[in-house]
Amino acid sequence: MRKKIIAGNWKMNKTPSEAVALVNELKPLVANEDVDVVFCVPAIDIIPCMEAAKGTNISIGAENMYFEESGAYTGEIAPNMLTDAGVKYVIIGHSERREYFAETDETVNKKVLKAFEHGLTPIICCGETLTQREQGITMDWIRQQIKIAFLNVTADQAKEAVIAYEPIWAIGTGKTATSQQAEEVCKGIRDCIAEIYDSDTAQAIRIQYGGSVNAGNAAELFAMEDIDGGLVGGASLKADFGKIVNYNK
Ligand SMILES: O=C(CO)COP(=O)(O)O
Repeated sequence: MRKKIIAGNWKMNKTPSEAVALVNELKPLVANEDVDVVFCVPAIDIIPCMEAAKGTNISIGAENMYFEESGAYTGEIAPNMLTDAGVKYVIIGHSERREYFAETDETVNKKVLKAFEHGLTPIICCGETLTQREQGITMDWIRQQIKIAFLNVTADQAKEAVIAYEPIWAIGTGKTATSQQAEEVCKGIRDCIAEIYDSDTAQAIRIQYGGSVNAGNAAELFAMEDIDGGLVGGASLKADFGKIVNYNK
């Protein structure tokens, strides 16, 4: 049985002092030992949030990292900077990074390989646009994203990875995918992993759904066979995130 993983993606929100205040507000609300709880926060907030989350069930994660060890890459964050700060999870390939910051399937693959090299667990994002869905090429598109992201990743590494299926048309729009739509794609992703590796790996990997997850739809989504939790944007910045984490109570 796969343990659920529910991660907040704070995106570009919360100053360090606001971030500490939010961790302190949420920590009594997100105590659920049945779930891996992750707050992925802006780089500048990682260390103060790590301190504030000490002794709780909350893992503090990153929203991005670069694929080189160090060097002349102004503004970037190296993987060893994250591990030195105690980070375990890092979001890679979010659609907003693909849209605004020239992230590609190829750079996602480089970052995934580098993350594993440093013992980090990547949360690898994929998802289609509304046009691609309307054209009926959703799975073609996502299978391509998955196959490139996992190039040269071993089966043992893949078993530890997390994939986040986030239909772009559902991100920040309030238009959540139906649980049937989300399950269909997450099952398709799991089938793709089985093709790349084997059924054991496909059954072990955890697949989240993201895109307007809220306290009202989390339980139905997370009950689906191939959905192992969520990657939550806007709702993770509010006390309601506790209801999402405690979806099973
Ligand atoms: O992008 C997302 C999480 O990574 C989803 O954001 P929303 O939950 O605000 O739709």
